[in-house]
Amino acid sequence: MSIQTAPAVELRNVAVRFGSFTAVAEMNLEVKKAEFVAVVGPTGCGKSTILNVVTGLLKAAHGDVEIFGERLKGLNSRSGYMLQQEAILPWKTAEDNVGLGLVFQGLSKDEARLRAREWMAKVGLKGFEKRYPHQLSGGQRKRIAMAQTLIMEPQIVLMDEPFSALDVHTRRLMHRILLDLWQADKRSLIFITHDLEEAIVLADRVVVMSAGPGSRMVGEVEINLPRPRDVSQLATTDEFVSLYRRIWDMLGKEVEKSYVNQ
Ligand SMILES: Nc1ncnc2c1ncn2[C@@H]1O[C@H](COP(=O)(O)OP(=O)(O)OP(=O)(O)O)[C@@H](O)[C@H]1O
Repeated sequence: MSIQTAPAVELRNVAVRFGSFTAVAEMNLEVKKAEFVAVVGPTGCGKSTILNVVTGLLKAAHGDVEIFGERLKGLNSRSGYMLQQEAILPWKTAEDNVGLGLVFQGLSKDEARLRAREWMAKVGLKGFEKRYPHQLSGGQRKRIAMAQTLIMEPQIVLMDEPFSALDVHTRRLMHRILLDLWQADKRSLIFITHDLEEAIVLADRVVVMSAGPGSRMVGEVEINLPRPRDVSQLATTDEFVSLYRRIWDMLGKEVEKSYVNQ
């Protein structure tokens, strides 16, 4: 398969072990170019572990990890990672936090600042460039973290429960901002969440993982809801409810198992 047509990410029969503990036994996952995939699963099933495999931070004990058709060796330079806890430096202004990765890459501070200002506007934070993190709300800090990841223009964006700490209204706002940015400049995106509603609202496809240990993919459902999506209305539609039921049918069983295992 050529690099043009190969999936952005392909995991085949991937297992991950920590010593004698098999966290993930047999994971399959394919993410196409420009596709938005959400991964859901019970707590501790290995969702973050899978993202770490895609970044190259963790090595699979067996199985294949391919990025745009090439076997991943070492760190994945095409991926950008946004974590649940923001990597924001308290002594730097918002714009300098956003431009941090560019400075590490060798851009001058002034050039990085210029680019950072463009990204601050894209995430709706024009006018907040000189604020320090403690002068921003939780939602605004998330927008900084999102700009910090996207300014690097990774071909594969990895998000690990990025909005889980936010209240429901701010979360919805973040969904809108994320979908607008993704729609404008489609990149491959893997989004980890516990929240099935969030997964359906955002993604093209929802992948369900089984309860751990030894987890695997138990199913996937295409989310054929039209785009652009109205995140405030979507969850009340019949189509949404029917997708929710279908996925919960698989996920609910795994969540039950994880309670028993704990
Ligand atoms: N570095 C590590 N050493 C040992 N065990 C680990 C390590 N990292 C993760 N694990 C274990 O691997 C399993 C999967 O962890 P992981 O964090 O990937 O789950 P998760 O699905 O992301 O969990 P959550 O939904 O609670 O965030 C868990 O049982 C966890 O305790």
